[in-house]
Amino acid sequence: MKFTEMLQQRWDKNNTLLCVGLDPDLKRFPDKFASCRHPYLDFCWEIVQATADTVCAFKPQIAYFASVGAEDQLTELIRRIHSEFPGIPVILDAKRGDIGSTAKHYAKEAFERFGADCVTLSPYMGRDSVEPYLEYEDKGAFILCRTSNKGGDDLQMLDCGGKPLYHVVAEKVAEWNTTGQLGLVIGATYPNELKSVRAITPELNFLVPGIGAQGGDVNASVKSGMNAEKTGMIINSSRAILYASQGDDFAQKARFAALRTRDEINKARG
Ligand SMILES: O=c1ccn([C@@H]2O[C@H](COP(=O)(O)O)[C@@H](O)[C@H]2O)c(=O)[nH]1
Repeated sequence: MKFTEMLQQRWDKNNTLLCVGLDPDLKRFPDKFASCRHPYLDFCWEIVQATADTVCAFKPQIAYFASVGAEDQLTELIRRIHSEFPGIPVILDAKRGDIGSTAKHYAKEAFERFGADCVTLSPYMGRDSVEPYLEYEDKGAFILCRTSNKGGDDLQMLDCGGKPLYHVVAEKVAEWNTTGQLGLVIGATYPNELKSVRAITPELNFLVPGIGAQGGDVNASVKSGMNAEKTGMIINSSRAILYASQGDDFAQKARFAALRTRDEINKARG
C-alpha cells in the first residue's frame, strides 16, 4: 500500500494524528536493558507494542541508531512494525539532501535497506536532490520547511523578495509535488507559521515535531495546521513519551502519555 493511503487509513479508522518518535538513548533506558544484546531494538519494540493503537505513524530518528552502530536493530525494528502492525507507516527521520547520483543511494538506504515508508529531506539542494526518492512510487518524503528549533530563524526567516524563505520552500514543494508523495516539516513551536503555510499549501500533509519535550502548544498547532478534513498532520512526540518513566513501568507510562497526547490533539480538532 502507498504511504499516503496507509496514513489516510490510520487517520480515518484509528482517529489519531499522533506519531510516536523512536529516539532511543541508552542512558535514559530502564536498568533492565543494560544487559540486553539488542537494547535499542528491545526498548523500542516494547514502546511500539504499548502505543501502536494510539498512532498514525512511527518516526525512528536514524542518528540514535547509526551513532552507536545499531543500524541492524533499526532494520529489524521496522521489519517487526510492518509484520505485526501492517498499516502503520514508518517515517525514517534522516534529513538527507545531496546531488542526484548520491541521493539515489540515500533513497535506496531508506526504502530498501531499512524498509521505511517515508523519509525526511532537506530542500537546500533543490528539486533534483528530491527526485530520486520519488522514483519509489509507494513512498513519501517530508521536506524541512520551518523547523522547530530556534536556529531555524537563521535561514528560514530570510527575506526573499517580501516573503520569508520558508514560504518559498512551501511553494516550491507544492510545485514539485506532481505525484502527491511530498509533504512539509513544520514545528509545533511556531503555530503562526503553521497557519501561514497551511494557507499557502492547503493540499500538503505536515509532519509536526515540537510538542512534549520542546514545549510546543498542541491546541494552537492543531488549530493552525489541520486541513479542511481536520487531518493533514502527523504530530510527533518522542522523549515525552519514550521516557515518561525510567522504571519497570516505562511501557505502561509511555502508553498513558501517548493516549493523553492523542486525546489532547483530538480535542483541539473539535
Ligand atoms: O524541525 C524539526 C525536525 C525534526 N525534529 C525531530 O523530531 C524529534 C523531536 O523529538 P522530541 O523528543 O519530541 O523533542 C527528534 O527526532 C528531532 O530530531 C525536530 O525536533 N524538529
